[in-house]
Amino acid sequence: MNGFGLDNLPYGVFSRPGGERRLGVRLGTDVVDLSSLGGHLAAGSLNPLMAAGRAEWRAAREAVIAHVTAGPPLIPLSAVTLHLPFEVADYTDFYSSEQHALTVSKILRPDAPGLPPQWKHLPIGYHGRSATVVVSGTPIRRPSGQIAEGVFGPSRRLDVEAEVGFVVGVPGRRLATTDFAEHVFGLTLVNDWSARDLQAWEYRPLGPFLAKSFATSASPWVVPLDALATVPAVPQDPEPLDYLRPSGPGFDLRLSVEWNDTPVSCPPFASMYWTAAQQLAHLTSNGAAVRTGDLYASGTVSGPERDQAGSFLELTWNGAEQVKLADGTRRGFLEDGDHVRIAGTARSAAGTEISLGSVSGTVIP
Ligand SMILES: O=C(O)/C=C/C(=O)CC(=O)CC(=O)O
Ligand SMILES: [Ca+2]
Ligand SMILES: [Mg+2]
Repeated sequence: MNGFGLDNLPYGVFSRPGGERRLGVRLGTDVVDLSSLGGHLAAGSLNPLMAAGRAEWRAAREAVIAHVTAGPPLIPLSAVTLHLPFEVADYTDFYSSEQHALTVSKILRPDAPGLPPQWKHLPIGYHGRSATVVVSGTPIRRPSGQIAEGVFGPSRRLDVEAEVGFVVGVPGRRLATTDFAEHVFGLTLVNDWSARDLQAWEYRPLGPFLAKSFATSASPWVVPLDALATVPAVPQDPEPLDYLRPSGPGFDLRLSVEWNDTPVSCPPFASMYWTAAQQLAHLTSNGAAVRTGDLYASGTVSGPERDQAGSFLELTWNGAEQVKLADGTRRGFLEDGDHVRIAGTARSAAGTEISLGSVSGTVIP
């Protein structure tokens, strides 16, 4: 079942030529149409189910498992178009991989490397642009922008960021870390495309603005949290403030990044410092609201080894150490026509290995 068996069943939204959007789950290389199950499962988007709350999520998953077990018609993936499975409300991006933050500081700020002083006290993040979150497969047009004083033009340092996105179901504010599983419906793979030259020129002191808002790709599959095993989170020192405790669960997810079909890295999500529960608690700690369809991404997932880098900035040390691809060509940053695919696997609640699907995109001029 290539990681898409009964222990997984991620939700997606599909259509057939000329047909309306329908909710489905992925089984192997097929889709199972859920519309005959009625209720929230007959909608053309995940939002109504996500808003309904955890008891409904569990009842829906049981109904889906019974339906899939009964041998429903299977629709080959090749016969459908996959859409973003939910309407993205707000999009937020965190910066919670200690290894990513440390490596990027060495590359971009060699005069003052190291974590910012607040890094271990709060999960740093910024608000992104939901209107340009696109489904996997959408071509990524190279962004233009200011890249230096007096220079406006196409980015020359176009990059990727391999991330995991968490999708909010139930609205709330001032959420505790222990509220996480009541509010977050599931997770999806994210590529936070980043223009490093726009970023370097624009980002101080307010953070990324146009360098990351031109496109953010998401997988067409949302894996419900109920399908996933949890693991202990990374120990934190110093102990965070009360509103960030307990840390909440970690997840044993392993990402892989392919550049023009050449495997270049395997970022380990289990090494993330701040948990998704802490990110949600922090995001709402000032009274800010989250609502159904909010997407918040983990931040670039990078491990300590070069072949665990979640960005090409790290993989190629800002373009200085090019990687050799399978076709013999070398790369520092993305060229027009390049294709990037980020895939993931996870340990399921049943203890098996399941797939998170993939998120891909091709750069166009
Ligand atoms: O450290 C920096 O100057 C820049 C970091 C990033 O661009 C990463 C970012 O967008 C947040 C993340 O994905 O971790
Ligand atoms: Ca990012
Ligand atoms: Mg983005």
